[in-house]
Amino acid sequence: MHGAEDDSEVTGVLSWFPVELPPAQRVIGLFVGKWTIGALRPVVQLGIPDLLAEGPRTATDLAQQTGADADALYRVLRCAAATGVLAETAERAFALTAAGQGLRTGVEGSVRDMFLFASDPMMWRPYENLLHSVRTGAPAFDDAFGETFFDHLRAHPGSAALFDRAMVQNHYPGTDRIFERFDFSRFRRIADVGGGRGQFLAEVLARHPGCTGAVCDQPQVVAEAKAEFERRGVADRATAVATDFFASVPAGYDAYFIKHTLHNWSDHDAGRILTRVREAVGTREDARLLIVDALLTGPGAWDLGKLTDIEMMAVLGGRERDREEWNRLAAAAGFAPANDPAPGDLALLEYRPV
Ligand SMILES: C[S@@+](CC[C@H](N)C(=O)[O-])C[C@H]1O[C@@H](n2cnc3c(N)ncnc32)[C@H](O)[C@@H]1O
Repeated sequence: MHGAEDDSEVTGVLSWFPVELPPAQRVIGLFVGKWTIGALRPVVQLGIPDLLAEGPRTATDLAQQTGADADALYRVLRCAAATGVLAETAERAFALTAAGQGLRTGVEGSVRDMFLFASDPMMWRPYENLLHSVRTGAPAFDDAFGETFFDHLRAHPGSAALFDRAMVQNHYPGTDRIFERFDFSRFRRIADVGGGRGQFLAEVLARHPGCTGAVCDQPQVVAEAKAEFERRGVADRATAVATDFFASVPAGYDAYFIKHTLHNWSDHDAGRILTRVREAVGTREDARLLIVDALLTGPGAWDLGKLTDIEMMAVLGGRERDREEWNRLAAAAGFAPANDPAPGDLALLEYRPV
């Protein structure tokens, strides 16, 4: 391992580029994103992390079981070990690391479906010509596929199911902190607008036995919510409402939670969704809008949101936002800020109706 002494905890690719390299050469470090995602995808597609769940195995053995070419498989496994999700324990034998557990099927905390979604060819295409977005401001996805992302999903059920499964695992760093810090028990009835299969509503209800709620999403998405509610043991307190949130959001809830959804849309479209939420709130002064999304930092500060913002631009024509942008959007729909979270991470922004 190379690098400064305080890098001693850093392993795999992260430790690879010596800090003493001339700055211009360290730019090459940015290329590893393609190499590592590219190599990990077949490893995950072949289910190697699941096959290693019981302990280390040789590349030859794994190739026999998966019907892969032994040499080519060894080389992607060796690359996976270089990323830190596998460890080469003996010559041509591999074990899962703690990080690699995240690529197993059906284990708590797995992000396997998120990985398969993020590395899917559908999600690479917009990046083949991001310049289109930069020149026009329009999503490169629409240019590549001739339709919007959500129209594409509606026409391709396999891709839609992949997306919905990935969203069930949509636990970016910061999500748990939000659930731990925010007191959802202030509310009896919670609506999760654009809540996918109800994964986060289920989480809130499981943590707060006094709450009931509804997940409001497209019909084909909420059709899967019942199973998620049953899996989490909250089916008696949760309902699924099929809706187009540009047309209407159900009335009668104390809190309207909307997570990782407004960033999918331009200010114009996000404003339409918030206006529907404001209509649903009506004259209830104590009802609250709870937005969970990135809260961008100012110029020069490190922020993962500044990277995910590009995904929003390329795929959906959406954007990540700073406090001023969120407040402006909320104000236009009739909401005023009711809390002041720190920027630089996922945040829960609370707004009250005005
Ligand atoms: C990025 S996902 C976020 C899902 C979930 N809130 C989470 O945090 O994982 C955005 C959600 O918006 C939903 N959505 C998109 N268009 C919609 C529409 N017109 N009406 C209702 N929901 C919609 C999608 O089906 C999807 O579940």
